Amino acid sequence: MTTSIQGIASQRHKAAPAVLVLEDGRIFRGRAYGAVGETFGEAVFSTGMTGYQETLTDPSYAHQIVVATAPQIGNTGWNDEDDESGRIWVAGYVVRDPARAASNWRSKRSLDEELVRQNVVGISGIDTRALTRHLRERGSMRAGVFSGEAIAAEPELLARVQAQPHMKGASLYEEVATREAYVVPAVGEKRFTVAAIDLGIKGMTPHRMAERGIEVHVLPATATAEEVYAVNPDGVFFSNGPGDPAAADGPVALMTEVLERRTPLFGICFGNQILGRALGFGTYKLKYGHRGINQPVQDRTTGKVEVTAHNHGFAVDAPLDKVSETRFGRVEVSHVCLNDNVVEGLQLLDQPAFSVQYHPEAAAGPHDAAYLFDRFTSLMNTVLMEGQRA
Ligand SMILES: NC(=O)CC[C@H](N)C(=O)O
Repeated sequence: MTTSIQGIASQRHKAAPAVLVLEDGRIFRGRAYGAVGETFGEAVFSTGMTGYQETLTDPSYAHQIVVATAPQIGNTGWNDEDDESGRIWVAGYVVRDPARAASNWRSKRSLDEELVRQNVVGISGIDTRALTRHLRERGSMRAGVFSGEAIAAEPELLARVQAQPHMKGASLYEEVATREAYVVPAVGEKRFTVAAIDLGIKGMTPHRMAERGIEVHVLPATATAEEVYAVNPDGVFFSNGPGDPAAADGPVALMTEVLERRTPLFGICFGNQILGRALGFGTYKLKYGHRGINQPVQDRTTGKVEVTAHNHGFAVDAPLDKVSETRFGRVEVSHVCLNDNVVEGLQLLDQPAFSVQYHPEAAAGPHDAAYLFDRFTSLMNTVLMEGQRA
C-alpha cells in the first residue's frame, strides 16, 4: 500500500508544469491535472465540499473554468451513476490537492483519469484560497490554463486570454441542449405530462418530476410552441443552462407564448431568468456569482429558510419589497438569498407560474428545496381540477 501511494505521489510530482493566467494579468503556477494542453473560459469558484462529479457534468458550467475552494478533490473517484449529463462540461478544473488514491464503493476510476479520458484540461497545486479571494475582489473573469507544450511567454498567453469572448452576452444554451426530443417516463402511475425545455437540463430534474408521477417530454431548446403543445402538456418547465439570459431571446419568446396560454409553468435557474425577462424585468451579471451547496435562501411565502445548491452568475433585477404589475398580472419575489439579497425566485399571483434561481433537484444535496416539485405538481393539479369543473 505504502509503495503504491508513494508511486502515485511521485508520478504527480512528475506531472507537466501548468499555468493559470487570468485576464487581469495575475498568474498562478501549478501542475497539469487531467489532460495536458490548453483551455479558456470564465474563472469562477464553487464552494461545494462534495459533489464534484455533479458539478463537472452540469451543462450550466459550459465555458467556465471552475475553481474548487475545497482543498481536497477526487477522494471518492468517479462512478457511473452520478453524471448530470452525458459528459463533463466545464472548460477547465482548478484544484489544490488532488486525491492520491480514490476510495469509494461505487468508484470506477479516479477523477484524474476521467479528466484525461474526456480531454478536460485542469491544474493542481494552486493556492485556491488566494485565487478565490482574488476572484471575489475583482470578480469572475476570463482565464486560460496551459500545460506542457502549450506554455509560452506570459505576455503571449495573456494576450490570448484577453482575446477570448466574455461571458456577458454569450448565448450558449443551444450548444449544450439535446438535439432530439426524448421522454422520461413517470415512475408508477402517470398523473401529469410536462414539456421540459432543455436549455442545459441536469439529469436529476426530469427524475425528480418522474418520481412524482410526471411523464417528462424533454424538448430541444429550439422547440416551437406548436411542438410544446403537441405533447398536450399539463405544465411546461424551463431548465437551467449556461450563458447570459440577456442573449436568450428564443426561450423568452417561447415562454411568453406559454404565459399567454396560462399553462402551469415552472422554471429553474436559467428558467427563472427567462421568466424574469418574459415579465419585463432586466437581468444583470453578479460580480462573482453563487456557486456551492450551502446557500441560505428564504421562501418569503412561508418565511422558512432553506439551505440550497446554487450555480448562477447572473440574476433577475426585480423589486424585493413590492408586488410588481406586469403584462401577466401581479408578480412577487418569492425567494431571496440571505447572503446578499439577490432575487432567488418569482411567483405570479394571477396565473399559475413560478420559478427559482437555484437547484431544488440538487444531487449531492441539500434537499431542503425539493418541495418546489410538489408545488409544481399541485399547481398542475389545481388547474386540471378547475378545467374539469368548468
Ligand atoms: N445554472 C444556471 O442555469 C445558470 C444560469 C446562467 N447561465 C447564470 O450563470 O446565471
